[in-house]
Amino acid sequence: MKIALLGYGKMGKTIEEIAVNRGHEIVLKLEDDIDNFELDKMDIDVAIDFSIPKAAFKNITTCFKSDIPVVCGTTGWLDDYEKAIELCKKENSAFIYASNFSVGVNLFFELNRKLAKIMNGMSDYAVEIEEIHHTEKQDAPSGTAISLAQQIIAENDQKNNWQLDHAEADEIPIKAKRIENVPGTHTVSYASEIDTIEIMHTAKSRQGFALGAVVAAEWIKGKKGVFSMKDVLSDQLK
Ligand SMILES: NC(=O)C1=CN([C@@H]2O[C@H](COP(=O)(O)OP(=O)(O)OC[C@H]3O[C@@H](n4cnc5c(N)ncnc54)[C@H](O)[C@@H]3O)[C@@H](O)[C@H]2O)C=CC1
Ligand SMILES: O=C(O)C1=N[C@H](C(=O)O)C[C@H](O)C1
Repeated sequence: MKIALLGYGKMGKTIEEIAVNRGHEIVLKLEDDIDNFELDKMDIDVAIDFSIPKAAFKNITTCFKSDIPVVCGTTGWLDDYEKAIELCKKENSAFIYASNFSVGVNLFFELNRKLAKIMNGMSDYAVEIEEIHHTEKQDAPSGTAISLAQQIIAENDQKNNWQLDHAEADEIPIKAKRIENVPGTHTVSYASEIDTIEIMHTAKSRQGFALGAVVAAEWIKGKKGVFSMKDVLSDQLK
């Protein structure tokens, strides 16, 4: 498969290593404005975007216009997500966004949903999310923490929003910490006066995120439509 890497930083480089090991070819490594490239004239099967929040929407929609399927892991651009979906459908292209491509985090999401269902109505327990990432991260809270909050909100009758740091009674507080070299740690806790129930996912490296993105790229090639990691992992997440 011929892959365009939109963003060639920490994730782009890790994806390259895994993709090449799986027999794919990297035909573009983008580090600046996508307008400088004539995608129509290039032979690209799938684009994988791990760039920066400011660039993601333009990168993604430029690919849709050239009928190139996109796997996007960039976080911090979701105010434009619905517009991107509309454009994908209009151009009859293909798209997967995931706040986190690792299989482990997608299993953790399932656990989070189940725990949220159990804890709904347990008014003695206060829910909180904490995320820890490296100091170069541009956005806070992390996309994964936002996904965790949305999954809890879908199950919890008392919560209808999330807030960075200090939250109102109907909101879930998300604490974001930045510590050098941490690839990504997420904790969901329910604390009462008596005890605390906690679930945690700790990434030991970027390998899981990158492998998941390459597997998603292999999966989406030749498809049309808007998909999620749940579709890609449907066999594992039954
Ligand atoms: N969904 C997931 O599983 C994961 C998502 N991420 C997200 O992926 C993104 C990238 O993360 P890292 O690689 O750690 O960041 P990074 O800062 O190491 O790399 C970003 C790269 O984007 C490049 N860039 C700047 N402007 C660009 C443009 N207009 N078009 C294309 N590229 C451009 C920069 O030169 C840089 O090389 C972040 O938003 C991060 O939150 C990171 C890890 C996992
Ligand atoms: O910026 C990162 O590094 C990561 N970003 C993603 C997020 O915002 O959730 C996923 C992962 O935790 C690493």
